[in-house]
Amino acid sequence: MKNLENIYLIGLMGVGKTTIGKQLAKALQRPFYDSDKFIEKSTGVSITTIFNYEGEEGFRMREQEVIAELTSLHGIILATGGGSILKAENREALKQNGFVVYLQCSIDKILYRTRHDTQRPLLQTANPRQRLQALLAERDPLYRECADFKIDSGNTPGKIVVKTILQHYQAALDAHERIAS
Ligand SMILES: Nc1ncnc2c1ncn2[C@@H]1O[C@H](COP(=O)(O)OP(=O)(O)OP(=O)(O)O)[C@@H](O)[C@H]1O
Ligand SMILES: O=C(O)C1=C[C@@H](O)[C@@H](O)[C@H](O)C1
Ligand SMILES: [Mg+2]
Repeated sequence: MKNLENIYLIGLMGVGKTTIGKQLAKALQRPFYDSDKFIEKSTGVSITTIFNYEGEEGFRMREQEVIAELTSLHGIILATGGGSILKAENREALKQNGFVVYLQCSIDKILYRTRHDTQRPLLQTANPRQRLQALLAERDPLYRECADFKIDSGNTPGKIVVKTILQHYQAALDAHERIAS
């Protein structure tokens, strides 16, 4: 049976995975991890630098190792990198080991939230809107494949997003317990 002891946040860049993840961790008094930050800490360089030296493929290999490591932990909240669901191995690890929440947000809102950002290499392009549209078209089915719960995080205040996720998480835990007993 699926293990629900962790909560994993998935979704495109700028949807709020890090922001909401930290708040969930605080509410549940659990450790918070961010796979992007974990990679930066363990390599000592920024994600942008990894993309520059090793390309996206090099970054994806590092990301896969980190997702495997972090999904083996117990009782954590994890904000994943926006593209972590691209690898089937990561999707399986996320689906097996936690309650997966897909944060959804319009492209307009993501563009607004990331307008001053230079640390998201995939958005450093002449047409970030087109890039985000292409990423969403490719990834939306993969996010959906993994998700136990989807929520709009674009037009909803963070506090409400957190509260709603907690309610659905508790309901999933209760259902899980009923099936197990
Ligand atoms: N519910 C919300 N309402 C308003 N602003 C928000 C909300 N959630 C996040 N934000 C803002 O949106 C921006 C992006 O959020 P955040 O960094 O958490 O996204 P992310 O999904 O972790 O992005 P990435 O995948 O690039 O790490 C931040 O400036 C954050 O303050
Ligand atoms: O959407 C993506 O592919 C990415 C999202 C960020 O979280 C980082 O993992 C990196 O910038 C790549
Ligand atoms: Mg983040």
